[in-house]
Amino acid sequence: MVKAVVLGAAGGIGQPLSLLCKMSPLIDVLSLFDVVNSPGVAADLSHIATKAGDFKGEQQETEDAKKAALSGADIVIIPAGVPRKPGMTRDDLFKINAGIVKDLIVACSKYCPKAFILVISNPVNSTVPIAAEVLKEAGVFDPKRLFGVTTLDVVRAENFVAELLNQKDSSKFNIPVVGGHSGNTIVPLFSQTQPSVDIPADKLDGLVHRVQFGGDEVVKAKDGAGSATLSMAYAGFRFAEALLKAAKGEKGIVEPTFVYLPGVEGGDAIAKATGCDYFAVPVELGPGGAEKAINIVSKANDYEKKLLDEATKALKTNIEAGVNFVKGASK
Ligand SMILES: NC(=O)C1=CN([C@@H]2O[C@H](COP(=O)(O)OP(=O)(O)OC[C@H]3O[C@@H](n4cnc5c(N)ncnc54)[C@H](O)[C@@H]3O)[C@@H](O)[C@H]2O)C=CC1
Ligand SMILES: O=C([O-])CC(=O)C(=O)O
Repeated sequence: MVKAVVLGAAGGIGQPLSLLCKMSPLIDVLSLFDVVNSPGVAADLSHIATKAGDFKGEQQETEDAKKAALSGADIVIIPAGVPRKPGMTRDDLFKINAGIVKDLIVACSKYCPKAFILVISNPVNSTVPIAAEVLKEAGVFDPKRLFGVTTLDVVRAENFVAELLNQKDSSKFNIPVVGGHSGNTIVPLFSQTQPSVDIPADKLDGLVHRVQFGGDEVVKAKDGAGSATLSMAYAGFRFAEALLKAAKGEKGIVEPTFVYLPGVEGGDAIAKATGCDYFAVPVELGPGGAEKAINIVSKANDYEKKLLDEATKALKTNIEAGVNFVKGASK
């Protein structure tokens, strides 16, 4: 019996993500929580007859509602919080989203301390360290079970490469994207693409920039109505599904994700090489969650090493902001 919870279920990402969860044969019970309109979303989805039944939308911001939503959860996916508007960076969201994520993780630490937690809320580079610090303070932190969802960067990289090479099917490309999830902290390692690809030298800078700033394309096109929601729901579900399959025992599943490196096998060497405790790297998933971090960073070519240098500088500041948000508050 697998129980999945979506926190922020009535939002732009939350609704299509909840629909994908409702359609998944890997999920038996789906629980939706938001501070607005989640009973409506739940009622709507309940008319679809699929396996993920027995679910309810909890709305009030009360302890009882959070307890009902989260108790017994195996996987919690969190797209709660505000999205960007044109002219904003993801870091501009910290002021509001840091507190939202902190409160929701406090509830997870009480009601489902062993669940896999997937953080989508931005800025991921800081909200994941916030989540880790909250779980540490509660004495229930398992680094193998906490993930920052960076799959949209992978999805974009795969799709943009397919587009550039005039290939219709992006699913045949496997492109690791490492680092963080904002601007120049996002580092696509095209040299590690499987199967290998030849990217024309005069197109490389533009391609890297497009992956790093792909979110801006959507923010601009939506013109004040938010950021990526549908592609994010797809990406979030792709990662959740991979994790649930691995949890059931399927072998060989590897996905890039933003994790606390010192707590994952193989992560120490990457933390040492990058100077960052949190980093997105390809991770082998298994029944316990993040079983092994794969050190693909050490294989970066000279061009990618420069990108990594820039990424780690910015990432360290973002990580520190997240850690201090929780540690500062508890002093
Ligand atoms: N990791 C990634 O790759 C991506 C992350 N995002 C981020 O995801 C977040 C959500 O984006 P959207 O769905 O477009 O925003 P949205 O505003 O459409 O939806 C957010 C939902 O969160 C709810 N919410 C706010 N406070 C809450 C709380 N305390 N508890 C439960 N629910 C709460 C709101 O009521 C709303 O329904 C943003 O921070 C955005 O930047 C967006 C795209 C990609
Ligand atoms: O750009 C944003 O603010 C939303 C996001 O994280 C993305 O689309 O990658």
